Amino acid sequence: MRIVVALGGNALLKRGEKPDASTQIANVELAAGQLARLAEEHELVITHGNGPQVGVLALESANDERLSEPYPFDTLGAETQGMIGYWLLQAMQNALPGRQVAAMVNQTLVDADDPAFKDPTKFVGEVYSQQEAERLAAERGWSVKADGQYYRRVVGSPQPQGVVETDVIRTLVEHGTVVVCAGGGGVPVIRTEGRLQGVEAVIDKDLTASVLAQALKADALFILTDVDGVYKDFGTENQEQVPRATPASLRGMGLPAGSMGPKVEAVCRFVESTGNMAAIGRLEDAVSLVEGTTGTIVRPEGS
Ligand SMILES: Nc1ncnc2c1ncn2[C@@H]1O[C@H](COP(=O)(O)OP(=O)(O)O)[C@@H](O)[C@H]1O
Ligand SMILES: NC(=O)OP(=O)(O)O
Repeated sequence: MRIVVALGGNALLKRGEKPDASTQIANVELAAGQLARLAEEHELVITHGNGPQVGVLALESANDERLSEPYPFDTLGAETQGMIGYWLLQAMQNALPGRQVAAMVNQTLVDADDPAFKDPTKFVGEVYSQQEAERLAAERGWSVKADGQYYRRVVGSPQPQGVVETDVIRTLVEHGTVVVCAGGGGVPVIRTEGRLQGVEAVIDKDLTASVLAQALKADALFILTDVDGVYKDFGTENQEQVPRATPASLRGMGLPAGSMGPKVEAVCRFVESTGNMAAIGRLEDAVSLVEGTTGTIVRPEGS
């Protein structure tokens, strides 16, 4: 099978952990152990999140008095692809001796008129109290929004339309290379009169993974996170894991933007467009998702 996986931010940095490189490298090594088991049997493309990491780099850049302006988010996104891509590259090479592994910086096309530029929703960086967030917003011109009981910086998150380097990724996968790509949803770019140009945004990595999986004609899209699937009545004493779903049944659940919402939308788009299966589940269950014995398995109506 050809499988595209989207590795959740929680796999790189668990809630409450400091974003030290050593912590993230240790987490990436654990993730690589699971992903290597998938890669032993299947063609594998790995995408990953960058929300916490791009926030750290944005803060560093904003605090650097030598700069006349902070680095823009397309450049910061590319920095996170290099950093996390390096960690994953090394961990996968160590876990799969003899197998070719590549990590790529790459770009995702978005529409310059996407309304998301005017209504930022993508959480980046750490959490703040409301007072601290409002101070930072006033001082630095940030947009901030409530994330649960805390506040976080938000940036625009336009819809991914296509990964610019899809043909390169396909060639590598067809030759048996495990490819780490489209990190942080890909560096957001627009094409104007044939020329690519970066834009200030952070794309949702689950939605980009879906676009890429469709373009690569993947047999499956796996969204790997820290919960063992989608839950009905999540967070209540009646919560119940959904083992099997169709795009229509998932869409009917009205899941929250910013966490489970984009994951569900990503799998629905993939299943509707390809007729193939998708799954949302825990990283630790990656191998059993193939058999459909764990996670929420999503298939077209009637299959
Ligand atoms: N209905 C739901 N079922 C399962 N998880 C949910 C649901 N609604 C919200 N969540 C939350 O979504 C989280 C996963 O989303 P997110 O934190 O964005 O993942 P990641 O960083 O791994 O991409 C879970 O840890 C859980 O707290
Ligand atoms: N870019 C992105 O979706 O990152 P997270 O998954 O870390 O939020």
